[in-house]
Amino acid sequence: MPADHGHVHPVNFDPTDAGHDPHGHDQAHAHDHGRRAVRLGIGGPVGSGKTALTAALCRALGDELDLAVVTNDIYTTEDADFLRAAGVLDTERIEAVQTGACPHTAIRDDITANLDAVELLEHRFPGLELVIIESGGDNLTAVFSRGLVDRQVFVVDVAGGDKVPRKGGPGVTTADLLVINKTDLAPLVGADLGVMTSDAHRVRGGLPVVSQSLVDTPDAPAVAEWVRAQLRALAGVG
Ligand SMILES: Nc1nc2c(ncn2[C@@H]2O[C@H](COP(=O)(O)OP(=O)(O)OP(=O)(O)O)[C@@H](O)[C@H]2O)c(=O)[nH]1
Repeated sequence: MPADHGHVHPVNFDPTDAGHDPHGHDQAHAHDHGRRAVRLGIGGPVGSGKTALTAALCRALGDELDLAVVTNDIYTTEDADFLRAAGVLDTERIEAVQTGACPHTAIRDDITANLDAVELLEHRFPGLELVIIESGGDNLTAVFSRGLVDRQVFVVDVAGGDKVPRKGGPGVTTADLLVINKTDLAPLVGADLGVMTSDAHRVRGGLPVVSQSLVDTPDAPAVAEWVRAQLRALAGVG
């Protein structure tokens, strides 16, 4: 990963402030070279299925899109290693960021390492169309900076209990897509999927919700279709 990408990072900048862009990664800059890849964040609590969903999207979209992945883990490259071992993408299309602290620090507070990883992938694959940035597992308050991603998915899982959507938090309420994962486990943990779904719709004010099981549908077809629609929308098509 390049240590220096040609400019100085001011101290104490606020990456969530869209008007303040110390990285020069705003839309205008990003399109200086004509186009850049769409950046899709996948966040959510520990173990909810973020890596499994990332793998599923690679399988579903890898043949139709020029695709790469950035993973975030605190002290390891575990998620990147898993994706490489699963063979869902060529290994050079997967980059790992080690956050060294709670994952939200690297996806929301100081996004430099993630931007560097995305830039590296864009440089390596000039035709890149989509970069999936998977956060490490965090809590319900962890969301991506809008300076890092164009769209974000928040993954919660049924095993966390059917009260999770009702508890809200910015991931559940504001993510562009909420995924309620592991629906196959509902009978085993006594979770009421109807309650989860209706609570989710209630707190999200019309934003979309997908319920899925990656055991039953390993290629996450509903999420893949949503991603295709986002790419069309961001490209101004359809
Ligand atoms: N039964 C069931 N298990 C699932 C499903 N999706 C993922 N899992 C399993 O749940 C476990 C955790 O999945 P991961 O994809 O590693 O979760 P994660 O959110 O990336 O985890 P962290 O990165 O540690 O936060 C793994 O054993 C997956 O195989 C699902 O839909 N149903």
